[in-house]
Amino acid sequence: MKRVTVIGGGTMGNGIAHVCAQGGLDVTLVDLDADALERGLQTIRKNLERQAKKGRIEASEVEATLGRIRGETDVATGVAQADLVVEAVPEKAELKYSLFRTLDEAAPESAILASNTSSISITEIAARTNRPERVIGMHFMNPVPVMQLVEVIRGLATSDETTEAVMALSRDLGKTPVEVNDFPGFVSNRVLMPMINEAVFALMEGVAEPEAIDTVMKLGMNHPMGPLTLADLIGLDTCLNILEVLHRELGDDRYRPSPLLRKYVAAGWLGRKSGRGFYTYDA
Ligand SMILES: CC(=O)CC(=O)SCCNC(=O)CCNC(=O)[C@H](O)C(C)(C)COP(=O)(O)OP(=O)(O)OC[C@H]1O[C@@H](n2cnc3c(N)ncnc32)[C@H](O)[C@@H]1OP(=O)(O)O
Ligand SMILES: NC(=O)C1=CN([C@@H]2O[C@H](COP(=O)(O)OP(=O)(O)OC[C@H]3O[C@@H](n4cnc5c(N)ncnc54)[C@H](OP(=O)(O)O)[C@@H]3O)[C@@H](O)[C@H]2O)C=CC1
Repeated sequence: MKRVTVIGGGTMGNGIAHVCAQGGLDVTLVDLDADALERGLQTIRKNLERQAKKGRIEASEVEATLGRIRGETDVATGVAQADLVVEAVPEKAELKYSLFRTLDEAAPESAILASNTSSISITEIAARTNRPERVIGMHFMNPVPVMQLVEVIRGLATSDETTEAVMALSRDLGKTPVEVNDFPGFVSNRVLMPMINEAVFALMEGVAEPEAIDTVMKLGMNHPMGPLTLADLIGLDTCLNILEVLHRELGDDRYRPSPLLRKYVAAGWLGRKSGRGFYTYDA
């Protein structure tokens, strides 16, 4: 695999492009919005410079890595030469279904189409294409350059060859892939999101202030960051979308999203990416 196209230059897409380019692949980063694309490319530069400043990579690697990434605002053009496409657009099922129809038409027949979805069924996404055996979940964790895990999700029709290719690539990128079956929220968000949601309920019910909730989980459970800080890192819109998938698909009230989470999203308080969530952030 040599050429990877990442669709979506947001929180996850720029991180996926970053690690793929660092792994020596030729990367095309696609975002329909030229400003969003530029922000994504700038974030990659900032994160590479931080890695160089900390001595994690050679200074010369910054420009060399950036040189392997080109930006594109047209999806069909961006995927025309791809061996692998990794989709990282917002967590909305209809958006992903329609995008995968386009990818199926525009990408080479042999290309693997992967989704970075947090919770949406890979089987359902694959069913929108004529190549369900080459559709798979390749779920990176945030922040992508730092986190070890890639959750690899097999849809019902995903072939062994596709799974093996994505597991091998994840290892080549220095990650540890774990294979799981297709089920709402897979393993990661089936377990993580109820904890985050419960923290938001605790805040809503006045059990404690955000800082206290986070400190309890950090110092009491040794989590690297508290659940509300983590929700701000993930994006509150993304958290809400994932909880809605869990609630709808598993049909159990324990996954109902907190009304306070809904209110924050409605207000545009999306966490770090919008400058305000449970906490406030510099631009
Ligand atoms: C929603 C989904 O579908 C799935 C998900 O992704 S859920 C979210 C999963 N992620 C988590 O749970 C993250 C939990 N938090 C953490 O692990 C840590 O708090 C953290 C790694 C994010 C930050 O760690 P920290 O010690 O608090 O901060 P900091 O010292 O600034 O960063 C640690 C290292 O990461 C690096 N880093 C942080 N963000 C980075 C980024 N975006 N790019 C590159 N490097 C980054 C820092 O440079 C630092 O590097 P060194 O160890 O080489 O010095
Ligand atoms: N945030 C996280 O911690 C994690 C998220 N994920 C998953 O990754 C995916 C992306 O999430 P995240 O990066 O947080 O989302 P963001 O909202 O940060 O980024 C999404 C990007 O996709 C762009 N976009 C929207 N529609 C299209 C399109 N049709 N074609 C190309 N680009 C498009 C958006 O542009 P614009 O802003 O202009 O609409 C935006 O730049 C989701 O499925 C999410 O569940 C997985 C792991 C962790």
